[in-house]
Amino acid sequence: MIISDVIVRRFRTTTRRHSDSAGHAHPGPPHQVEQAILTIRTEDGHEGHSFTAPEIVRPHVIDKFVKKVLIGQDHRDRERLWQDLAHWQRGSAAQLTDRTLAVVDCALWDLAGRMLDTPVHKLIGAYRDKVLAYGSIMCGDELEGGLATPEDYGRFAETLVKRGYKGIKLHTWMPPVSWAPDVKMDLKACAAVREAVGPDIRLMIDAFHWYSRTDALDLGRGLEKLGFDWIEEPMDEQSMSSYKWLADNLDIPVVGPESASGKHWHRAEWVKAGACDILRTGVNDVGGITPALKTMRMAECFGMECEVHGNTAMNLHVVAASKNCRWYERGLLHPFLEYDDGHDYLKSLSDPMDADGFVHVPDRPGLGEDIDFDFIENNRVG
Ligand SMILES: O=C(O)[C@H](O)[C@@H](O)[C@@H](O)C(=O)NO
Ligand SMILES: [Mg+2]
Repeated sequence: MIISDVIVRRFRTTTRRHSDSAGHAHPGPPHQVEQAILTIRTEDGHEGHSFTAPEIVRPHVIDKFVKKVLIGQDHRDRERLWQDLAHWQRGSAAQLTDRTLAVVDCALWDLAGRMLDTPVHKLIGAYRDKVLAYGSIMCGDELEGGLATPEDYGRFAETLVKRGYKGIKLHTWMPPVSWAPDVKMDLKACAAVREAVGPDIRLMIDAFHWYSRTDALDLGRGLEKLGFDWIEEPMDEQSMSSYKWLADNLDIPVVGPESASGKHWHRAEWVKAGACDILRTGVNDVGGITPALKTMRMAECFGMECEVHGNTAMNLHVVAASKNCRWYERGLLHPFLEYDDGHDYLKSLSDPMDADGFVHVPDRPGLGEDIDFDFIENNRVG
C-alpha cells in the first residue's frame, strides 16, 4: 500500500525517571516530559506507530528527509526505505541520526504487522513467544536506601529474585556520583549481590564506560571470582583495540559494542577483530529492527550470541525472533520505582513478566504496544 503521510504528535507524559549530567537515569519526584509518537499512514488509512523523543522527529528532520524518502512509496519496502535513509545520513550534516532511522523503521514494521493482523516477531519469523528477562538495575546513586551502598544492591537483588528474575545486571556507580568511578566499590556491590542471590542466579555488570585497560582488567578478574556471566562497556567503545586486548586477557565474556556507532557494519568489525565474546545490538543503537536483525544474524554466522540493548516492544520482537540471544533486558529498575506500573500512554505493559521470569510477547498486531490514543490526544502539546 502506498505511504501517503508521516505525522508526529507530541504529548506530555508523567515519569519519575530523571537524567543526570551523563544521561544516566535515576528516580526522582514525578514530573512531566514531552514524548512523541511517529505515525506512518497509507492511502487506505492504515497506520503504524512508534514512540521516541520529540527532537528525534523534529519538523526539520521529518520534512527534509523522512517525508521525501517515504511518501509515495510501498510501505512494505522496508529494506529499500531503510537503505535510502541510511545513505542520506552522510550528507545530512549529522541531522539524520540512527535514532530517526530507528523510529521510522519501527513504525514501518508496526504498520506491516497491523495491516496483516500479525505481531512483528511472527512477521520476521518467530523463534519463541516468551523469553527470560534479566533485571537491569539503574546506575548507582547517593540516595538513602536507594542504590548508594553495596548492601543496597544486595537487598534490591533479593527483591528482584522474589519478583521472578533469573538474571540481574548491575549498572554500578558513575560520575556525577561524587566518589565514582571506583573498581573496588564496583566489586563490593557485585559481591554483595552474589552473596544475596546465591550461585544459580545469572549476574552481569555494565560498568563505568571510561575505565582504563588496567582498571577494566582488575574489574574483570574480580568478576571471574564471583562467577559473573559478562562484563559490558567498561571502556570507551571507540577503542576497539582496547576491547580486543581486554577480551584476550580475560576469561569472563566481554559484551559489546552497545553505544558505538556504525550499525551492523561496525559490529562485524568487532567480531572480525575478536573485540568481544558476545556481540551486542539494540534497535535504537543501530538504526532500527531491520539492522538489529542483520547484526543478530551475522553473529549467528560466527557461532556468537548477540544480546539486545534495552527494553520496549521493538527490542523484545528482535529477541523473540532470534535463537542466539539469551535474554530480554528489562529495566531500568530501582528500589524507588515500580517498573510494572508502565507508562500513562500505554494501557498495558509491552513486556509483561510472569513469576518465573519470562516476558511474554503480546499477541497484539504490529509492535503490540497497547496505545492509549485518547490519553495522547488529551495531553497533546503539538
Ligand atoms: O549508560 C547508561 O545510561 C545505561 O548503561 C543504559 O544505557 C542502559 O540502558 C544500558 O547500558 N543497558 O545495557
Ligand atoms: Mg549497557
